[in-house]
Amino acid sequence: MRFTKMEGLGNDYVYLNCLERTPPDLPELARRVSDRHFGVGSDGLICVCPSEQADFRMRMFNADGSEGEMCGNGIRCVGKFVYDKGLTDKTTVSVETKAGVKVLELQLGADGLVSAVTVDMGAPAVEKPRDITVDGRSYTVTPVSMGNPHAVLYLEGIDGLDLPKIGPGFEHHPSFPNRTNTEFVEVTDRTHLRMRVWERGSGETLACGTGACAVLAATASAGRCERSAEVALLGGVLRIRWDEADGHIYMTGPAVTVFEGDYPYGSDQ
Ligand SMILES: N[C@@H](CCC[C@H](N)C(=O)O)C(=O)O
Repeated sequence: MRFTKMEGLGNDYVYLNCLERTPPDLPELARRVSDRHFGVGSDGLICVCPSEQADFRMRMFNADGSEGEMCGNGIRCVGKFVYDKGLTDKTTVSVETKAGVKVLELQLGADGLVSAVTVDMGAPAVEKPRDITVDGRSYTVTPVSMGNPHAVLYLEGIDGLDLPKIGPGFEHHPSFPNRTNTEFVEVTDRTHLRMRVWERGSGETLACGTGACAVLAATASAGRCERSAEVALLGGVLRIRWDEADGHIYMTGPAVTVFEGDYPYGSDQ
């Protein structure tokens, strides 16, 4: 099975061309390839599939095999994957996801390959902040849907947080029946935010595109930042803009191919 390893701000996935053939048991494949010791090593698996509603369809699986509705860093890499491999010659590409059809604007580098992508991430749904208790401590979280679930919370000293210890308590909290991605945020100033993320199904990752959009939406809704800001994650910076006219969030960031390879899979399934 031919695969491409790609990353957006260090949020890395194994990408498969499933336009003609899809391997069996994608959740099991996702668990196997994601393993950083016994597999390729990634935050999950992304399949590029045919679509009846859009140019392509993206299916994304977390490292634990669960299927996510949407992946912001992943969909930028899907744009690079389809353009750089000659699967399309368009620089405006539509991609069907479980959170609806998203439109990508591809930016080309001097080598003629995709270097960065802006994605229309659609309209966020920001809920009222609520208090929840995790491991005996009370936190105020703002639930936000970007098609997938997020819980945004503000803390000083996010660098010192032990996310593997506290993250699972948020992910599996009873107030999030579908589990949740959790963003731990510091507001630097009105146009600069910092965050770390504990992702549903993958644990701490270096970046989360839908998470950065959720953070901007929650923080701007609370009047604590502008509608356009830079969000700094462990793996780098995303530019996020919440358009006043259409209510959609636009995310801009890099997309990088790391390497290609072959993974033995199929005959033992
Ligand atoms: N890293 C992604 C989000 C991946 C899916 C998420 N873990 C979920 O289960 O919702 C991003 O860049 O948005």
